[in-house]
Amino acid sequence: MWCSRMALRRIQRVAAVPLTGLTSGALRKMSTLQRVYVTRQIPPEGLRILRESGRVTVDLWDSDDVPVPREELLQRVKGVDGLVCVLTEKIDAELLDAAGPNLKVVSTMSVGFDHLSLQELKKRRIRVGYTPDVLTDSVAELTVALLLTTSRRLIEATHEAKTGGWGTWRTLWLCGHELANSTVGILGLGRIGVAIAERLVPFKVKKFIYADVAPRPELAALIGAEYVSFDQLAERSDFLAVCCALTPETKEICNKSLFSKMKDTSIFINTSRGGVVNQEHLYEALLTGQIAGAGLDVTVPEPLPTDHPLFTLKNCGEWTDSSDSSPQHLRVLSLICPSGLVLVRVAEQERFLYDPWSCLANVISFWLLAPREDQYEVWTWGG
Ligand SMILES: O=C(O)[C@H](O)CO
Repeated sequence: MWCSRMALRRIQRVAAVPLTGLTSGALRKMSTLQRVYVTRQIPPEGLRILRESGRVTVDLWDSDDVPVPREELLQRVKGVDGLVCVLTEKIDAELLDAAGPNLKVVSTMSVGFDHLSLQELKKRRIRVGYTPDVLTDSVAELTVALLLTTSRRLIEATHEAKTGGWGTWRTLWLCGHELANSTVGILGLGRIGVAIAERLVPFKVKKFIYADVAPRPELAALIGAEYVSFDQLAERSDFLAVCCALTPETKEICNKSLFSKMKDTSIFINTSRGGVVNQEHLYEALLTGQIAGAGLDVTVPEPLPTDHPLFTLKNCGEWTDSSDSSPQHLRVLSLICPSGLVLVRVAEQERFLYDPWSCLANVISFWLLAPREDQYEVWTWGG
């Protein structure tokens, strides 16, 4: 995901604070310019602010394609006053020791800060800047995109179309699950979770539920979400979006225990950090059909090796079970009868969304038992 200009401005501000915040007396006393190391080729307007401040010298790892190697980083940070980093750099005790006592501020151009050892930074009284908020819309959009891609099996369908797998129209082939009337669960309700839910409302989601370390009533009220236990979240969600930060408490919180409680029709989406998921357990859950599919924006490591087992699954990004229901198809069933082709549209029957066979049985029983006309619409065609 890309940081916006706003993110850049914010990080520039944060990085500049300890420098510009000095009194003029203190500045006069400075015998040398403060040194800042930037670990990635950040957009030029950010660098310009630092360079044109006249107060710092900037040393830059001048690449966006290759992260600065650890050994190089440990050398480069020696004696710096400020460090601008991104999420590929682990800012831990080793690095802070290598930097030494001059280091006063670390700014990371990221929303997540799990790569920073906050305890070590606090111990050394080093100020920290990060860029919350700036990716909220992007991540929410991406989550919805992943959710629809996975539940609607778009990648698998594209593959089939390209490789000749699309033989003929089949009743339930590549059918997905729809958001309408579903329960969407959010693990970790914050700005991003709310933004996701706001975007899903027009899809007619029936219920939003969330689990977190504690209820978040103000945020929950914005989307009418119900606070539930972690277990209930697993059991009730048709779609489960993981939005929590990676902390020691959330590390691999999505594991066998969670997946085993989820419905076999449910879709798992992770746009937070790969570390919140036990990938082996996820792989098993997908392989065995314990859950229907997973859409992953984040993994451990990133990128995943191309021969990683998750890439062998069709339902990671899409799913394989072609016996699942498609509400669009099931709402309009075709029955051949002597008088021609009859289309029967069953009136609002939410239950049908998830159970194709009861839907079929009900349509037939409607037909045979001549139910009230307001329960269905009939078009006859032919003689
Ligand atoms: O933490 C962040 O800023 C994002 O994950 C970057 O992609």
